[in-house]
Amino acid sequence: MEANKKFEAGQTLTYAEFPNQFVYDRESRVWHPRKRGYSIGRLNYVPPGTGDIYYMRILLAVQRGCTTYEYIRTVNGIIYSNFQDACYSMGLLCDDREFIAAINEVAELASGHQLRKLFAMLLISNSISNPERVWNATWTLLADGILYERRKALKNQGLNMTDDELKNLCLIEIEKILNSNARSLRDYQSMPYPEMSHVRLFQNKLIEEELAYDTNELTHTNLYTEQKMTHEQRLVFDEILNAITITDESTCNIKHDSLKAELLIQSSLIIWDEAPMLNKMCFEALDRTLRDLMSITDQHKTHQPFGGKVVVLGGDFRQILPVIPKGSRHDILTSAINSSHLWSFCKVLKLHTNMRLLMSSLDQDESEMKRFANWILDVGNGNIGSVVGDESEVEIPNDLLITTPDDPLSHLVDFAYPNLLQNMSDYRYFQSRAILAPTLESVEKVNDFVLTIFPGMEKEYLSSDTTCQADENEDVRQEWFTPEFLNDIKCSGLPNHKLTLKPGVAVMLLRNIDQTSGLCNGTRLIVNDLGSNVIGATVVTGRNIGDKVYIPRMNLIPSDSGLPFKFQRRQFPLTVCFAMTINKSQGQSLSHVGLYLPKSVFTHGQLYVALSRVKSRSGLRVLILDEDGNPKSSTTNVVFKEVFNNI
Ligand SMILES: Nc1ncnc2c1ncn2[C@@H]1O[C@H](COP(=O)(O)OP(=O)(O)OP(=O)(O)O)[C@@H](O)[C@H]1O
Repeated sequence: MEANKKFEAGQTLTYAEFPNQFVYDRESRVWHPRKRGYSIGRLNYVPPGTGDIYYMRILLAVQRGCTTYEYIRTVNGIIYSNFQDACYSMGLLCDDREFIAAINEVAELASGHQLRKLFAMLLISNSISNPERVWNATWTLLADGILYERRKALKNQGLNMTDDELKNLCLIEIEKILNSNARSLRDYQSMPYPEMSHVRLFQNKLIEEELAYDTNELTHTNLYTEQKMTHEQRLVFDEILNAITITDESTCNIKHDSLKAELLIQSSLIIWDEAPMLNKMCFEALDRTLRDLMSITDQHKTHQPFGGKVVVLGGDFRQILPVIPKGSRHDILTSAINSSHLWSFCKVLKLHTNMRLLMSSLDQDESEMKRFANWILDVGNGNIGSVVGDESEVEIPNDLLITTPDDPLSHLVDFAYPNLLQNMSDYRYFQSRAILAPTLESVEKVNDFVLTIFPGMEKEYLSSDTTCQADENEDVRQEWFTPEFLNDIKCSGLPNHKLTLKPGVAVMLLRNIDQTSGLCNGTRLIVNDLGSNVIGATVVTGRNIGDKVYIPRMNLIPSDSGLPFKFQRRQFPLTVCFAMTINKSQGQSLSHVGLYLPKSVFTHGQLYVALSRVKSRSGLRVLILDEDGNPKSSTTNVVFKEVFNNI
């Protein structure tokens, strides 16, 4: 701390970084700027439960240029009276207080309905350790608007309610939101369950929603899309419809103890898109579940694949196959759906026309479009380039390339997001544009780059990372997991420890948080409010475009971090998404795609998926870099051809 007062260089360093640039002179017992050599700083392990020293250690890992103990506990100009409070204000602790604060923060901006959704989101993500305490502290806010709605519904402006009545109605509203996400207040032991007797009894909300068709609108859409169907699409459509036989049982209200089971039992058709991307075990699990469930209604169904349901598996085997961490080609191929014992029951129906290109080519040269579509197919089939094993080197046509040697990444960004600053307030602008890259590292590089050119004040959100006590592995010791170690963990589907945002930036949800409100893994949003405990954002993709939502921090446990222990990160389930991984883009149709390849793709189908997201050739640009960072014109394509053998 004394050296930080004396030397300017120390003011940008954390406690652990300090020995990188300073050396300790034992004789004079002072630190001097380092002239040569390198040393790694390390903070000793301090177990939680040691009190203030534990919190001070957490702060020392992030606070820079500390000159006094007081400085260590100063955050955003506020001097906290103890290290624990300073940690909490930086988001470095997991504590239910932040959820109470989040609900209070949103109460200033949003309706009671939005607050109840926020509370349900927190319950669904299992982020609150004591839900009842949060409920007791916030129920008056959560019940906002309920009395008003009730007075309106009963046409009685003089209506009054006791606190218990209000609480009951508020809990019923929360229960409805939970039910539509296949959850219930009964799943949270400490939470009170509402008295339902005097309100219309709940049906299964999942089934209600599935059956809540707007018949007029559907008839209209159906007529319109049926007319537009190609001959091939019509054959597939008829085949599927003819396979569905609706029986009496399928409409019976079969009692079972779970809402999802009931929905499955009653459904006639299950459509599972992007099927080749999932591990065959997912389908085998569904098969077993359906056989088991359907045998309740008919014993014979236990012997039928998927319990006799019609299951449509959509997908393209040229696209990305299951992701098996550190898996070999053999592991990937044997985990694909066409290696499953269920595959022999499947009937393959093929569609050959690239409708994505065809539909927007009406005002373009048709032969040019067909040439482009065939080139993409050749990439997908692994039929072009100099093939060596699974890999080939594919030459990208010149007009699709970014070749400018000077700052090529900014040219790619300009192509995908032209006039970004003028368009940033138009959320439709972000809907069908993306930069795609093969790895998280390259995606992060592009996002950081775009964030720096984006105007506005940055706000940094730090996560609180802990190991999961319940999953302790005897072979690993707690003291290995210093906060810095946990903070450094980066893995797919998990937000980083440090999330930097600005108002107006495009972000993507990394979790399903409320599927009925269209808040799913992959939904894109534009950030509006950067609060202390919540982030307000507008939905820009999916069926809830334009909706304003409030997102709290959540406890996120990566299912596959590749680490021999489980850990939990409490962070906003968001990532900046001007750029996204190619894997994440599968299934999307985009008008402008910038493909960034500082390193080549590494697995089957990635190049094909990236090239086939566009609606027109003119909507695609590719930037391939050599080892020295200079643009080049060819790149690696990976195709595991055996996957096509039995389709
Ligand atoms: N018959 C049709 N008439 C008009 N547009 C169509 C027709 N069929 C498909 N499209 C359009 O083509 C685009 C691609 O369709 P869709 O996303 O269903 O393809 P997909 O096979 O799932 O693609 P992928 O798996 O590569 O993501 C969409 O914009 C869709 O609206």
